[in-house]
Amino acid sequence: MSTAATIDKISSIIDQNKDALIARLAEAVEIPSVSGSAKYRPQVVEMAKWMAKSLESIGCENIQFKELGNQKLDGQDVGLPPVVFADYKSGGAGKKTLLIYGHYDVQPANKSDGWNTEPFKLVHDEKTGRLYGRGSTDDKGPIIGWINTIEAHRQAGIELPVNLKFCFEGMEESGSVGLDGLIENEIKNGSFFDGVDAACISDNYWLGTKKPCITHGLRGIQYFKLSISGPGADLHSGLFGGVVHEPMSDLFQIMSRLVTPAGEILIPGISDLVRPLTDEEFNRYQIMDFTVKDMDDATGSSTTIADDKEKILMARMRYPSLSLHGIEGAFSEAGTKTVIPAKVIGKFSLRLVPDMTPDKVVELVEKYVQSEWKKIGSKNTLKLDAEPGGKPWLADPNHWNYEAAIRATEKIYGVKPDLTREGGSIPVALTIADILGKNLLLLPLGRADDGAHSTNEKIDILNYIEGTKLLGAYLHEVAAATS
Ligand SMILES: NCC(=O)N[C@@H](Cc1c[nH]cn1)C(=O)O
Ligand SMILES: [Zn+2]
Ligand SMILES: [Zn+2]
Repeated sequence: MSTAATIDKISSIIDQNKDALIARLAEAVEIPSVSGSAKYRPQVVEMAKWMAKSLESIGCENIQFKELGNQKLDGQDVGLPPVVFADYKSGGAGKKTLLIYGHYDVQPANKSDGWNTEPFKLVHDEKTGRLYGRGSTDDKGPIIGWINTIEAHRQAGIELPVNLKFCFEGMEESGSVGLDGLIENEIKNGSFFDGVDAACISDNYWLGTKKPCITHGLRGIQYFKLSISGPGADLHSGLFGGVVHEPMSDLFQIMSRLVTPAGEILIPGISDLVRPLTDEEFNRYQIMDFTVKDMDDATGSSTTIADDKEKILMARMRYPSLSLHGIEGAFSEAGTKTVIPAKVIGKFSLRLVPDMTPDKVVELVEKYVQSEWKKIGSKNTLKLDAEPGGKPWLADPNHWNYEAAIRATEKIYGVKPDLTREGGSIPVALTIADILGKNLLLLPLGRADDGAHSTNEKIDILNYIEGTKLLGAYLHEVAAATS
């Protein structure tokens, strides 16, 4: 059978399976595998077991739970969720082997954050054809896409044209703790990753809502927790306001000196680390199929700092950013409690681009925060903690891996995909590319307006189903491009 006919056959089975594939995603969304909170750790482990069972049901072998030890979280000593390894061995000699990475953990979600539906229940909106639920697009939908496509191959009696090695982690949303060490150890001891020819990750989004893309770069991340404490307990502001240095006022001072409302990072030395822009790179932003409206649709507002396409794209893809995320310990409920919080922890992170490294960024941020703290002259105590960082990643798209993904996208969606860089971070990307030394490709399923990490996260049924077909088509195009 020709590659095109095979892809058509698999695609029609995926269409027939649609309801069952939605039910499979619903099962996964119901497990609240939130990695960032100790209270949900048992559910993250339950999700690892769900993944293992699903991989077994489609014929995967050598399924292993790789334990990573413990971590301190929310003041408790908790076990890290296992990394799930599995092989899908396809018969026949000379086939390429692809490493597929994804994550089965999710960001936190509470209905009270502003969700219209229960976040851990997949809700099918018949009118819009959307599936709402935490993890639907980040990253449960995409990783289940791999399971769906293998199942369709087995039902069609068509052998997979490549071998697959799966690596699914449960800590991606919390800094991928332990994963780099595990991969390095595996490589040193020569086992699971032997024979990998290239890698693919499906864990990012189209630039807009209509046109698919293929991604060859990611920003890195360095997350900080800045704690300021003073009074022995929360105080009455009527009795102690104006009397003591207030941790929250101190924190606001420091946080407001990190970044301007126009997004300019105020930490000296950061911009010197950014690789200069070339004419050739600028041209890539000019030809990207993208409008300011696409960004407005994705944010649900007209709040972009820049008003032209290239500046918006570069802000997302090739420049660093600093975001303020929240304050632990601050009064945040309804009402007018007149408290002076005794201890507050400000959370902020920087997205890193070539040639920034987490170590250098930590050094610059520490130096700057300490010097600003001295200027404030508070008697409170400041402590700055840096979380494990993730480096940026940039790949050469002139490779059969990209050629195959472009062809597969053309087959399924009928358009040539844009070649993009993503503003988000997947800490393991650089490890796969550098330590494994293999070409890595990002093949997104979801759209820009999916609301990953946000309230009302969704995946369109079209993206889930066509995306499942795309993953299958990609495997066949890899075989065609390398034979
Ligand atoms: N889909 C990838 C993703 O969302 N990655 C996270 C990674 C992260 C979260 N906290 C620390 N790293 C991201 O925010 O980019
Ligand atoms: Zn993700
Ligand atoms: Zn995420």
